[in-house]
Amino acid sequence: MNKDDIKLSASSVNLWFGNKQVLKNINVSFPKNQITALIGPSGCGKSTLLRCFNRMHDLSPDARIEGKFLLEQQDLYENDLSVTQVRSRIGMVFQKANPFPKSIYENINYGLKINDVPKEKRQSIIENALKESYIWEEVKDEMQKPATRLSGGQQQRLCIARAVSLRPEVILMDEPCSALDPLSTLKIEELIVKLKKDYTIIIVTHNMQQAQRVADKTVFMYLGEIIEEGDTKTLFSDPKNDLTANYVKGHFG
Ligand SMILES: Nc1ncnc2c1ncn2[C@@H]1O[C@H](COP(=O)(O)OP(=O)(O)OP(=O)(O)O)[C@@H](O)[C@H]1O
Repeated sequence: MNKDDIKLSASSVNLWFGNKQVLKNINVSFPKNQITALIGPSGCGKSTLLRCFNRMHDLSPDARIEGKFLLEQQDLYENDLSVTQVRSRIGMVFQKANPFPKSIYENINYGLKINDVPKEKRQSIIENALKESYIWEEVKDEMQKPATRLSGGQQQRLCIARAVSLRPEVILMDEPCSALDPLSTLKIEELIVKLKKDYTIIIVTHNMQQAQRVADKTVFMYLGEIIEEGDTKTLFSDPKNDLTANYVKGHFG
């Protein structure tokens, strides 16, 4: 891959929780404006790897990380770079939608406020983020309603709107549809595909169909290592490694 096409990368990464090594010599890069799926059986380290990119392990006293994480040329673990600076460029959406127990409006306004976005600019940013996340039509007349009263799928789209309102460059998604029904899942998938025009997206998923529907690139992990990676179609139709073949055919999980 041409260097200019790489948005995010990890090199020579090892990670331990206490004595247990959870990531082993990870070398991987994520292409700009593409969707990359991280797949692999439960416990193989997908979420742990994803979380490294926005420094979610900083507060885990038993986590020890070696290696380098780059956002283009920026070292994400550089001493004078704050977690807030990292997270303003790398947003995250979690497995379970986690709206604040506040109004729909305030869910997005809050992040803008603490990031010093001037008040007069916020209304249009909020509206655009909700439009971009395909939820505006459903909530525009009830912006003061508590976000927790929305359906699960709507809450997840609101959380995506909250992430995009801060204009990150990368969005990390940790099984964003696992708590949703098939229809809401399809809506989120449609949204993810639309968002790649403006963002680089990494998605952890257990759903093989989902990886094939949305991802340009797929990375297969097993027991803390990357076993195989490549173009999604090729990885699913012509895997090079027997472990990958058995996993994508559903022989274990
Ligand atoms: N904070 C932590 N402290 C100690 N061990 C942890 C911590 N977080 C994760 N682990 C362990 O690290 C290993 C990898 O977990 P991780 O959540 O990254 O796997 P995963 O591939 O995302 O799994 P799943 O698909 O089930 O979500 C597991 O054995 C898990 O128990």
